[in-house]
Amino acid sequence: MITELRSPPSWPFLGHLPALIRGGRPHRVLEDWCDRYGTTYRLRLPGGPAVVTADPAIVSTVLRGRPRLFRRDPRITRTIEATGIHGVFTAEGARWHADRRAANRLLIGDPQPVIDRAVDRLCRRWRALLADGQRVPVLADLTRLSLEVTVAATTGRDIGAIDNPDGPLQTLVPRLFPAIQRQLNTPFPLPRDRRLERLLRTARDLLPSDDFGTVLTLLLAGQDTTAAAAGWALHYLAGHPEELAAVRAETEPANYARAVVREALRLRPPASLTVVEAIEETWLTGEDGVRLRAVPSLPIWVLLTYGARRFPDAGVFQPSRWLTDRAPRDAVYLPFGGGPRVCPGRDLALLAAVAVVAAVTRNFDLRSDGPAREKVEFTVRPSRLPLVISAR
Ligand code: HEM
Repeated sequence: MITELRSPPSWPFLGHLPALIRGGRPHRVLEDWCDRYGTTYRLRLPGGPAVVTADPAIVSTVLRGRPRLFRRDPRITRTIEATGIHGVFTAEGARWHADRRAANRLLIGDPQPVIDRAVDRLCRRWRALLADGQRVPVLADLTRLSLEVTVAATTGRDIGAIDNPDGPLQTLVPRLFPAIQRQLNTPFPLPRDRRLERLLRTARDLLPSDDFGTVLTLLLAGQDTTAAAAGWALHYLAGHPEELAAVRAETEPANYARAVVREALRLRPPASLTVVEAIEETWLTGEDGVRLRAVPSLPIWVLLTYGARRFPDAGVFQPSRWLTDRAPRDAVYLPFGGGPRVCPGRDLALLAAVAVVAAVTRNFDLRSDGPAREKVEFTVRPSRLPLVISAR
């Protein structure tokens, strides 16, 4: 029974909401509570109760049971669709099957040529900025690189986002997630964002396609996440000269650069949580014997990457761990999710982030300039990436 689950101390009326939004890092709070209250526990929120789980057996049952037995939390779906985006991320049932096939079709080609072109443009732009005595806006440029790559890989169009920061798609996509997050943080409907609606109309004209919703979803889902993965990887390398040297020392294939990206994803997963509910009553059994009655309108917050804490020397940046097979067996570590709704862009994201790491470390020196911070805007990304790039 849900009432038998443990629950962290909470406030009257607002329940756990203040603890979750204070500090702006709810995923870390949820993981800390797993350490203290067990891998399946209960939350009290203004909209009603919710269950949080990182139990490997429950996580696996839920992820494998989508979309047949579990659907995305309707509140999240409604909020995203209210901005005008109807795509594979919010689809369920038969529509999900059709949208997912469309997404897979769009991602079928070999993205390496467009990745190489984009990474080449990035390096040329950074060299020009440095020659001009300017500071490199690392995160903003990685974000535009991810957008440029995803648009080119999925539609064949070259929007030149790296060299043209003010294009309509470059302006639109970064505004969408903050708008969705603002709405998710408030229990009442916010006024319509007319500027966002205008930008969406422009995007529709720019990307004419029967699958517009799915194309836009891919751009949204791919942009911040891939930029964050590449950005954190560079950030960790800046603080670990011996790892930087190991990346530089390797010749093709870029195995070490790939291990660096995977390790950055372990320490700073851009998407560590998915929220679902059962379509009809389903019993879930955890590895520790917890029995949970999942019913419609009970949100289940599935922690995808809690297992990152169970690796040996979990807090240490240690890319070489990915070159051996030392992942602990009980680790739920799914930075790209799992089951039928696993991230369809995972190969593209990894290829792009690895290409960035290999080229940037070859061409530039990296220096860390203070602590980095995370912020949550639907995905988790660096709010500040204090990385100083200089010519080599
Ligand atoms: C490092 C980069 C990325 C990370 C960490 C990431 C992570 C994830 C995760 C955890 C999910 C599953 C969410 C759930 O279970 O509901 C997901 C779904 C999804 N991702 Fe990614 N992603 C990344 C890059 C990309 C890229 C580049 C694209 C597109 C080109 C993309 C498109 C999608 C889509 C469309 C879904 C929804 C799939 C569905 O519901 O069937 N992602 N991603």
